[in-house]
Amino acid sequence: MAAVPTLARRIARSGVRPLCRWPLAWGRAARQPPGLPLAPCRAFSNNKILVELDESSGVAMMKFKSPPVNSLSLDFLTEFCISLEKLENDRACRGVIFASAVPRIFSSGLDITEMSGKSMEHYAEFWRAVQEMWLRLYGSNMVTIAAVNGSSPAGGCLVALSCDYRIMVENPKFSIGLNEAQLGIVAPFWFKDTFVNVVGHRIAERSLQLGSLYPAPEALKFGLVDELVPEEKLQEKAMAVMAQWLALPDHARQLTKSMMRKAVLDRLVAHREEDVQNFVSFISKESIQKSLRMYMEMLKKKKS
Ligand SMILES: CCCCCCCCC/C=C/C(=O)SCCNC(=O)CCNC(=O)[C@H](O)C(C)(C)COP(=O)(O)OP(=O)(O)OC[C@H]1O[C@@H](n2cnc3c(N)ncnc32)[C@H](O)[C@@H]1OP(=O)(O)O
Repeated sequence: MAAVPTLARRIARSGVRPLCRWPLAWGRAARQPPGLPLAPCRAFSNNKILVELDESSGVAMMKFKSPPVNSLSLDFLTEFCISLEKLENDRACRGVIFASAVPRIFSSGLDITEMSGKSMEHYAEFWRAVQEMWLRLYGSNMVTIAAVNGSSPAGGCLVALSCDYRIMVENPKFSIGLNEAQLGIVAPFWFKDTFVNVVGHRIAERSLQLGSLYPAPEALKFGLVDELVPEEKLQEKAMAVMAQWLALPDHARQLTKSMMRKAVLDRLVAHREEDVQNFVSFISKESIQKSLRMYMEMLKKKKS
């Protein structure tokens, strides 16, 4: 197989704009005593992701801005990993809230066009980036909260499941779940493990086999999300939950998180290359390619 660019090389090439000082855009006014100078807020953005770090609280907001549906393309995944790594290495940052800047969609999951009609090398590179995103997010030392302000199927649901806490907008039109089976594909073992760790084996087994997508109120009932709030309260609620989690000493929380997640993370790390090869041989099968093409056509027809 031809050499593929490593994530490090992609990061070097990506041209993330340098850190710059920005006026604060969210959440501070209520906490800042009048008359005091604002503590610095640092922001950085690349094409598909916007990050603002409020140094006074140690909380960053990461917003997905890849219209029309925030699909997790190779570029998106690369930018996501770069942004998360920057925050992870920044001592001023202790927690991250993930939300979408695209109305009604949190993320539509893996970009299907990256898995269809491409070379084996491309599939391998794409899958390594998906693995990387999950390893970094699920294994993050920071407190991670998903503020799910729209629909979140498949890989979008994985992003939310990989966080420490999920708050979703109470709109029943927004749905969430691992619907891979509906596309004729299979969620890999580490998607499944992450799902089981949130909702338990029985619900995960049934939901994965049926490829179920759940409207927000149903998702709440079995703990796929932790809370529902009206859209206008989402940010405030996410900040309040974050403050609660950050009230604990970092080291105790981090060691506990690592204890709970280590076995699942280690399993992928130990079988990473095998998982890439499984993905490549599965996704390049003509029958699977046909299912994906049909699914994309179905999405287009739904519009007309
Ligand atoms: C052994 C181990 C083996 C391992 C085996 C392999 C494991 C793989 C695991 C896979 C994980 C995944 O995440 S697979 C991805 C699953 N994702 C989904 O099923 C979501 C599909 N999308 C939707 O349901 C909807 O688009 C939704 C997100 C709700 C938004 O609906 P809307 O009406 O607002 O918008 P639409 O008109 O549908 O979409 C707008 C445009 O975006 C496109 N689009 C939508 N979702 C897209 C997507 N995920 N990737 C690319 N493009 C997408 C549509 O085709 C449209 O394109 P134009 O017509 O050109 O404008």
